Amino acid sequence: MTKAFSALPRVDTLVLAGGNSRRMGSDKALLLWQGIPLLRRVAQVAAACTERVYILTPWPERYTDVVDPGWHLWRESAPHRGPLLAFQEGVARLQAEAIPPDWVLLLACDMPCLDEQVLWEWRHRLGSLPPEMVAALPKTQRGWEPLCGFYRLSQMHQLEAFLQTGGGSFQDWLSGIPTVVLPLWQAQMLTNCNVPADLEGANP
Ligand SMILES: Nc1nc2c(ncn2[C@@H]2O[C@H](COP(=O)(O)OP(=O)(O)OP(=O)(O)O)[C@@H](O)[C@H]2O)c(=O)[nH]1
Ligand SMILES: [Mg+2]
Repeated sequence: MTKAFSALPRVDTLVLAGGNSRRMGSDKALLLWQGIPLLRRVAQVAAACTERVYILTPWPERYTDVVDPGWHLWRESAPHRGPLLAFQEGVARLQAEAIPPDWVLLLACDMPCLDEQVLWEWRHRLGSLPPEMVAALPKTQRGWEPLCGFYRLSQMHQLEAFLQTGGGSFQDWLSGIPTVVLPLWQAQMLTNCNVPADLEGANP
């Protein structure tokens, strides 16, 4: 797909790759899906529909062989804090970039069925959202899908405020902020691989 970004809000991707893969039993970022390491698969899709790709992980040296030269591997300041605090760190680092994005696409590293066309379609919706809208995410029966959606960088003081009051989960935070639901045509796209059987059953 041709990139035609100029008229759209700027979007960079943050991929979280610092989980323990406890249920999987080995680092799932490196597990092969259709011959491609999961982390690479996710970053490839992201690179096709956002300006820049950042991967946040406490162990970047593990992934140097699976990332493209144009992607950025960021070393996380502390391991094992969970996705919300990892996101907070990623947001702070994006805000400190020379050209911060308008929106962050936040992705887990274990989602092989991500659909570039869907992400692209979602991205096109961002420009018409009211300025107070903080996040744009798909929602399922399980609730918000926080690791497959968009967050407005200029509103991330609302994450700081939530964390300062002792909040700790994405679902709790999202229940208190303006978030728009993104349409999900195929729930399969959100498949994330937590145990070995998930990887075997994941089809595009
Ligand atoms: N950078 C970073 N990413 C994290 C952290 N905790 C979880 N993640 C990522 O968040 C996403 C969703 O996490 P899970 O699917 O629960 O993965 P996990 O924590 O490795 O799996 P389990 O150990 O089995 O719970 C994955 O992409 C993880 O790599 C963290 O502390 N730092
Ligand atoms: Mg998962």
